[in-house]
Amino acid sequence: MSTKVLLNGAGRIGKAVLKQLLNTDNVEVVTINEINPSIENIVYSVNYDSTYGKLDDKFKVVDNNFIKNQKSKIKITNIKNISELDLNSIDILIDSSGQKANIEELKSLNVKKIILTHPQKDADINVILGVNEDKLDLTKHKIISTSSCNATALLPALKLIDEKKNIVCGDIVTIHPLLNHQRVLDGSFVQSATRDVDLNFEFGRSSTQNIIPSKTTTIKACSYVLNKFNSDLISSNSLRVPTDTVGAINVTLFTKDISSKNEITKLFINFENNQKFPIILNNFEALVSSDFKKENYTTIIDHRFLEVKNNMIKLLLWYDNEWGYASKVVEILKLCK
Ligand SMILES: NC(=O)c1ccc[n+]([C@@H]2O[C@H](COP(=O)([O-])OP(=O)(O)OC[C@H]3O[C@@H](n4cnc5c(N)ncnc54)[C@H](O)[C@@H]3O)[C@@H](O)[C@H]2O)c1
Repeated sequence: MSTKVLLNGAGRIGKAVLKQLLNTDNVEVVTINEINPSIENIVYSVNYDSTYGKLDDKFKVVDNNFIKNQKSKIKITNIKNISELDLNSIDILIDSSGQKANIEELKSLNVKKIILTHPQKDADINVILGVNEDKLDLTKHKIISTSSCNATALLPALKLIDEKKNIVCGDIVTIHPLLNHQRVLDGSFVQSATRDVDLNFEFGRSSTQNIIPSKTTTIKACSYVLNKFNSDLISSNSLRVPTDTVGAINVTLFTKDISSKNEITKLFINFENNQKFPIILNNFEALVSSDFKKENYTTIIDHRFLEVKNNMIKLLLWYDNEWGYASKVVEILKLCK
């Protein structure tokens, strides 16, 4: 029997998850709930996408509140409050609305599992593949956060190095594409209590004309998964850049034990050769960010820039913050079936 899914919020992440679920066996997206009141606009934005291109099997609106293509028929609802969703017959609710719901309210919902596509300290578990999926206990965990795109990319690499070399401190800089809460041209400041965006004058500046420095919640998100990796151990900041998708993280680590470049290279190659999910990919080619677009691997180690000096290790990681991250949401959903 197929697992029935309700997708709450069809923005950048919701649509990337939807498109991957449409090609996942034994999973049926039954309902999309979206506060966008125009079903025609929802269908249009699913069919056509500036980043990932157009759908071959396009949807159209049928029976007033459904969208249908050759393979799927999905009900569209337009409910603001998550606790008012019709969850009858739904197994898994994916919340990709970016809204921070009350955890107690979520726990009371009549559905088997709730997947949150943002870090959430109070969730039953925050899961990053390659780090703690073995801790997922379907008998106990109902509210499952799939963490953030940055933490999903970073933590598998940190864990791997820490297990062998014992990280004593470090620093990361995320070089992150545009997000929908930024401004196209200069406008008023941006603040979002629901999306972990602190009062921020810089995000009020034109996202296409600037490299915008900001804080990042990456390390906080890592700490919800493995407590050792917190802001006492690793400092962080972010540079928001005018590209549509694919992020990079510049990582500097100091370890207790001294390494050689060869040793660290082998560590990542060995992980790639033995992994269960598409997590680590080793790149040795002269590639640029758009070459990693629509890539499912989410910790792409760029060996051109791997440096090891004494007890310092320097890495450059790549990841598609939308598609790659969404592929992990789908893998975690499959573990929940
Ligand atoms: N974009 C990324 O790179 C990325 C990566 C990983 C995780 N995330 C997280 O995923 C979440 C969504 O991010 P996004 O970039 O897709 O944002 P987005 O703004 O593109 O999409 C959010 C969608 O949710 C809808 N929405 C808002 N409130 C709603 C409500 N109450 N009920 C139903 N729908 C509602 C909006 O209309 C919009 O279509 C955020 O929590 C974000 O932090 C984003």
